[in-house]
Amino acid sequence: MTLRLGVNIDHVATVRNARGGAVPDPVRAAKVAEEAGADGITAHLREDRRHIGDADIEALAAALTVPLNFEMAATEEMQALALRHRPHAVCIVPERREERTTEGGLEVAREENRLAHFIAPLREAGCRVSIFVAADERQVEASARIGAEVVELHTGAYCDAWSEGRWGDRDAELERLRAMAAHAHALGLEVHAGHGLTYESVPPIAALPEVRELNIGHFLIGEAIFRGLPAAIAEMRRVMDEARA
Ligand SMILES: CC(=O)[C@@H](O)[C@H](O)COP(=O)(O)O
Ligand SMILES: NCC(=O)COP(=O)(O)O
Repeated sequence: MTLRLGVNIDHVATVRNARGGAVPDPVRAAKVAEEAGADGITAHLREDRRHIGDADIEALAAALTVPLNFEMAATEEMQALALRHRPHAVCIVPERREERTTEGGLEVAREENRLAHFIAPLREAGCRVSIFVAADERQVEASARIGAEVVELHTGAYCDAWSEGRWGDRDAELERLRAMAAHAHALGLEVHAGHGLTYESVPPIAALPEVRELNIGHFLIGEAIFRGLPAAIAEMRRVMDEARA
């Protein structure tokens, strides 16, 4: 089964916002990514608007020919925006204002009732609902129970262990991801993965047979500084395909 690559363009907006102007434009980056072979575009409209802004989501929804995966917190404000734009997919993520990045997966098990009601109108509006979770059986099973179609497994702990050379932790995290990808698939969920992936860390994740999509952003936007965005994406595609073969 083919593995899709979703390119997250949030950090093009981070650079733009450093000066408060209009460049670099995340929509232009998204169009370049489309041409370079991205199967989808991911954008996370944070509540504090630290990178992507409301106008970016509006422009992306109008400009893209590949599916938009709209990442958002489970708030009324975000739900209203998703219902206005009706992106192909909505990925519900946890958010804490003071965090540097998305530090963990969503707490689904303790909030099943609220989240089931929260995602119902999104599903009715035709959005594919995904839940960003840690590789944790309780959270994966709760995601299935609330009616999500997809879980995206948070690969941050695995990638951190890799980049810090903690090989035992890396292998343990990979084992957790492997087991949870299989478990989620057996429950009927489509399995995605992402956060912090690089050319080095992606092959074992791309090789997990149940994983259908990877969402990758920060590393690709950084790598684009050195080799250009199309080449950075093409290399990720190559590494993923090689691991999958
Ligand atoms: C949910 C996720 O993994 C991405 O959307 C990522 O969080 C975006 O980057 P920041 O966490 O740096 O906002
Ligand atoms: N959901 C994960 C994502 O969109 C990309 O995360 P990162 O590669 O920017 O860490």
